[in-house]
Amino acid sequence: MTSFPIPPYSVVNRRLFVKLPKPNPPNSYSKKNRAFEISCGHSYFEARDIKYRPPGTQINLLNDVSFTLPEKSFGLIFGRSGSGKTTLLQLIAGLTKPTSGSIYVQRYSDDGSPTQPPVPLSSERVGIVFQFPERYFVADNVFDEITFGLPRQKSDLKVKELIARRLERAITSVGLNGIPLDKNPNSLSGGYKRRLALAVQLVQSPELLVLDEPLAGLDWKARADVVKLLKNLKKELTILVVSHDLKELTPLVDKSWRMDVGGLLSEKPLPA
Ligand SMILES: Nc1ncnc2c1ncn2[C@@H]1O[C@H](COP(=O)(O)OP(=O)(O)OP(=O)(O)O)[C@@H](O)[C@H]1O
Repeated sequence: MTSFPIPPYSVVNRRLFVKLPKPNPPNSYSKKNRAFEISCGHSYFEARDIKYRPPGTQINLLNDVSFTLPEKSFGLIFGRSGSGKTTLLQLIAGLTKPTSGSIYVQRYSDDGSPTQPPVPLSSERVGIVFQFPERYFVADNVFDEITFGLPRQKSDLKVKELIARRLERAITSVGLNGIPLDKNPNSLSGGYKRRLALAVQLVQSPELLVLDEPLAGLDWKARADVVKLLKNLKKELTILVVSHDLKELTPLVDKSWRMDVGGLLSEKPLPA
């Protein structure tokens, strides 16, 4: 895990993120330069030539990172510890700005040509689940944990309905039905805590979900459950995972990359 300072998790987790870099001017776009795309519907999220040098340091953690991930597909980034994988996820989620390069959304027509100028990837479209997310639970019951980042004026009927709808959808998609909403999150099993952490993000309706080591610290049963859950979520949204657990995740993976020391990313298909 990275050690550089980020805003308190209670804020980060609810995606009240820092502002994103400005997009390149539309006429600077060229398909030849395309580096990193994630599609959503007919939209593509694209980033290219990302470099990142932490403030006050002399060496780039990430160097010209580029890749493309089609919509509703599952991308996996693996590689040596300390190579910069977590840092890349944080950039994609908008928690910190790249030193150079850009991440944005692009729409393409069926023949592969861009249909409109690219727009910056808004952090509101991205949900991030950190490694060991349960360490950052902030509420003392499941309902408050999931709805923490939703509008607070619960007396408003429309807001109440919105919260109820989103809550039900999030709970259903992670299989938390049957868990009392007044239960303390810390009393859940390891696997259910992970489900809850996913629900916290899903309630915000992200289009891209990024997860850092989603299986870490779980027993075999909970790991299998999370893999199954991710497989289902892939039908609804695009998923990008950083993990060392290649064997268990391989059946889900559509595209994979290896991050090498020096922050260099290259596409590496996994053996079937
Ligand atoms: N602001 C910073 N200043 C100095 N070094 C940093 C900063 N941010 C991250 N690092 C270092 O950069 C390296 C990359 O960290 P990162 O957590 O992204 O790697 P990782 O590939 O995810 O590692 P792991 O697989 O162990 O989680 C680490 O050695 C980390 O300590």
